Amino acid sequence: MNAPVIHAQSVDLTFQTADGPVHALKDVDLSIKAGEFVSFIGPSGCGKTTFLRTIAALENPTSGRLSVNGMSPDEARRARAYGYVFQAPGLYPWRTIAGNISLPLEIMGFGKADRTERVQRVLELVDLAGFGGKFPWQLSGGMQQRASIARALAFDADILLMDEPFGALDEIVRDRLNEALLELWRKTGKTIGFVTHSIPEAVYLSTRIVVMSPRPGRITRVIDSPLPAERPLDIRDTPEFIALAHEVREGLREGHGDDV
Ligand SMILES: Nc1ncnc2c1ncn2[C@@H]1O[C@H](COP(=O)(O)OP(=O)(O)OP(=O)(O)O)[C@@H](O)[C@H]1O
Repeated sequence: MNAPVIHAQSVDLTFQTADGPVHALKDVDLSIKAGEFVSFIGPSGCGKTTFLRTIAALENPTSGRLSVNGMSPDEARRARAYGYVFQAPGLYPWRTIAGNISLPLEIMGFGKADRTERVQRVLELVDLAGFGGKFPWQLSGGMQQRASIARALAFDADILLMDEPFGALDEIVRDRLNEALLELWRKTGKTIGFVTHSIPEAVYLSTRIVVMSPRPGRITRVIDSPLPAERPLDIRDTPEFIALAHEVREGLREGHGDDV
């Protein structure tokens, strides 16, 4: 009970490039427990995406240890331990929304009846019931991103890794999706790792906020949120929220003032 779902110990990653080595992650230590909502925030190039990709076995650490559900990231990938949501929805235009959500399930060998039931369930979870037969271009950007979240949820992994999923959306849509994601997290109890550039988004969503700084990319602060799980949008006007946002901003300044 309460064993970490994601456990990083002294994770280092250096990319070898034509211009010389890029030290993307340095001494990253972090434990994430089941059911936590952990956001990664920091200026461009601090290694947020690289760390998420390392958890997802899309990059390999140069040194250090990393486990996901007690397995190596590669074993966890094969065990389908997580769903991954990219910044762009990445839906195939020639497939319907239901067809897009179903695609990974087809590749994984789920039967037709099971696929139909799962697609329906996740469409409801992201509030897109009734849109399964539409094509991506018939949906707004926010709805497309919800469809891509549904696709990541369809095989029911306990972990959801999200790389700036709402970065390209306008603020009103982003607010609505933030509310919807929080609701989904409360309903499903999933463990979520979430990359963002936005202080209010990180503060609104997270149970813990990991502040990172660049050159080399490292964790400079880990902040526990005192906010309750139930968070209406207007919680952002409360003194607790404002104080937490201030603490995150201080953490960002401390790490790398001028870039934030
Ligand atoms: N495949 C790669 N090869 C070489 N360098 C890379 C590669 N991927 C990332 N980097 C470098 O590693 C560093 C960390 O990049 P990363 O994308 O993780 O940062 P980030 O914090 O997610 O930035 P952003 O907020 O702009 O997405 C950057 O200096 C980046 O240029």
